[in-house]
Amino acid sequence: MHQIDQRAHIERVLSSTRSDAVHTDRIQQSWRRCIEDYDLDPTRPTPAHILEAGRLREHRDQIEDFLQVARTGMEQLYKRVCDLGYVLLLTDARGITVDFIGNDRWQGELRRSGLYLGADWSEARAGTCAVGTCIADRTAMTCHQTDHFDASHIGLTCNSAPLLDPTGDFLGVLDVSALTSPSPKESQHLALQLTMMYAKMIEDANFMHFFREASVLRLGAAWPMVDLSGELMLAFDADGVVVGANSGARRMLNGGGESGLVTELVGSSLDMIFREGAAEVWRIARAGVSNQRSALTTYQHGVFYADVIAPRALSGSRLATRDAEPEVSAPALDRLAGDDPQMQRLIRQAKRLVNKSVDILLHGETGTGKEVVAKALHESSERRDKAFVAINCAAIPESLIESELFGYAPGAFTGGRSKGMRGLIAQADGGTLFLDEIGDMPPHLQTRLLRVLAEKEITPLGGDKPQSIRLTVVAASHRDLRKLIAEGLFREDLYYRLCGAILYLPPLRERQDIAYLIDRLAAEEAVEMGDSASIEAPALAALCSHDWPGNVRQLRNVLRFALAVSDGGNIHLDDLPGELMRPLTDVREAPLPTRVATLTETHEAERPRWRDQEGQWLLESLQRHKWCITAVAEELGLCRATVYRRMKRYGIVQPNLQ
Ligand SMILES: Nc1ncnc2c1ncn2[C@@H]1O[C@H](COP(=O)(O)OP(=O)(O)OP(=O)(O)O)[C@@H](O)[C@H]1O
Repeated sequence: MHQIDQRAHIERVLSSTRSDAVHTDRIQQSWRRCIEDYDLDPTRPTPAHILEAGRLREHRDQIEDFLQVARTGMEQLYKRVCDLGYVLLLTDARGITVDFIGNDRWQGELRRSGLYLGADWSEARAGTCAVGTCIADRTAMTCHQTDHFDASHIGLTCNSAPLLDPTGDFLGVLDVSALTSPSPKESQHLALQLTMMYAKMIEDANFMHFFREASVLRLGAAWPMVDLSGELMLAFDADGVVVGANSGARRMLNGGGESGLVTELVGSSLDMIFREGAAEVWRIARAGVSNQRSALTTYQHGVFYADVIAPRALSGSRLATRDAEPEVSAPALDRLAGDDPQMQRLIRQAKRLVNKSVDILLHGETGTGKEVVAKALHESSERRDKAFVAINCAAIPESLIESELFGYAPGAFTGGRSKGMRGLIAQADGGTLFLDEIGDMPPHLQTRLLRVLAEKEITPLGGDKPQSIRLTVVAASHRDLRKLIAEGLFREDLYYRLCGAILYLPPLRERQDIAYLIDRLAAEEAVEMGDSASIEAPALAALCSHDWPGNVRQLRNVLRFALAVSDGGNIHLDDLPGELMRPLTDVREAPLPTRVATLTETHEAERPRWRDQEGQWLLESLQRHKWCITAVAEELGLCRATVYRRMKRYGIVQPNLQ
């Protein structure tokens, strides 16, 4: 945007807000709020404010379930608007962008403009804008170019619609924005209508999810529309009392009812709302959704076509949203983590996905356990008896990957296996195909894979007969696929095909259940060695406080090494590789492990708290046992040689030997 335009804009904002005129226009009212309430200065354009990852996660965590429901709607909307240059933002009630879909080709520019994950679009921070002003007015709007308060935003065009939660509280904003657009504001009319339409769809999906255990009455003025999505929706309980109403129903039916009795819909009986009474609603519910048209007459707003959706958590029937079903029992997934909140959330999400025909993308640094999660998903699913086929796209030479994946027909190559070969994709038929390091798949194979996923058919190299297959794909990458898309190295359409759901694996340094993992991995490694494992407190503290750049894989390797050099599986600080054996004082400062599970059970209760002096404790034990090393070793669960080594380390010398 030219500086001259910015200057003219600032002048316009200043003169409009200086005048005493009472503004009825929403934009000008907002400009005034920016100056009078938020102390914003139009002469100082401010760059976009993007929250750092930790704070963004706090915002996302608060509406975790809603984010999943909304994502589905956003992906559908994005398909409709991406070719027109729009990007999508979902903000929470405070204006923080908690989800975002956009074309990574313009990533730099989008980030600078604030059309980005984590951007703060509250009016107080960003001035008049579609999100902030929609939050202030609770009404859908277009904020087009110079409608913005801040001169740095006057190139943007943004359409927003409010999102309410199932109880009618304000939840956030759906926003459809573009970096550039034609000058007339009317050019945004359709984009605004789409934004409002999808906001309603997302709200309604969230409503259905929230009231999945209640019956839901859907009402509409036109019969086919009722079946697609009720304009008005009422959730009601077994007594025929309304327990929830979507925004359409609240708008239309509140204050209605018999003699205007319904002042508050929620809590009212269906008898008070419909002339036919609750009995007719129950009859419609029993009839099920059929072609037979049913209607209900409200006391004040006429007749509506109606159908009733049975409680889905009980009936397990249709229209379940992605995470609307009760959790399955999945020990393989439960075993993945202790009480780490990020991992627990991942496990919850994974359990909801196991038997859905949804392809899953796993993101996480190397060694965080992506393959382990993929296997656990497979083992927890109904496909567990079929094959789990893992392919590391980075490990197969490019010249072989195509035949490995797709196989080849008999006689396709001279020599070699002239009988042909069944490819890995075909081997995964009915089971799970795990595509590790998907970001490394060569572009021409991405195109072939996309075709296989779309057509559910595979044709081996040199073959002419396609073979139909049932595939569930779990793909994984430690690389930023969106960045690869921006660089033209990964197909965007394949990305959207694969990410039916995205699960993020936290790096080990962020996990709060490291003691659980140490316990589990040490036990597994010890079994491999035909031994049992126990870990001394200083060693455990050193393990817990390490940074683990190589994540769980590195932790496993360290434990394997320590067990191999340990004295009968009892891991001492000295048994750890050099980089973990920091000076004792450092280790002492390390936070206490939440659980010291692998310590020798018989002595665990008697062990000192970690912050106490281990040397002091050893000294007390020696004094108590009158310097009988065998008795001390027995009490501490150590061998005699270790007691002597410890005495040496802490400079403890028997008095009569001093
Ligand atoms: N939750 C876990 N429980 C037990 N072991 C785990 C867990 N996560 C990872 N591991 C172990 O860590 C090692 C690495 O795991 P995995 O191969 O699944 O990681 P990855 O993220 O797929 O790595 P890469 O990106 O290098 O392919 C394996 O030895 C695995 O057994």
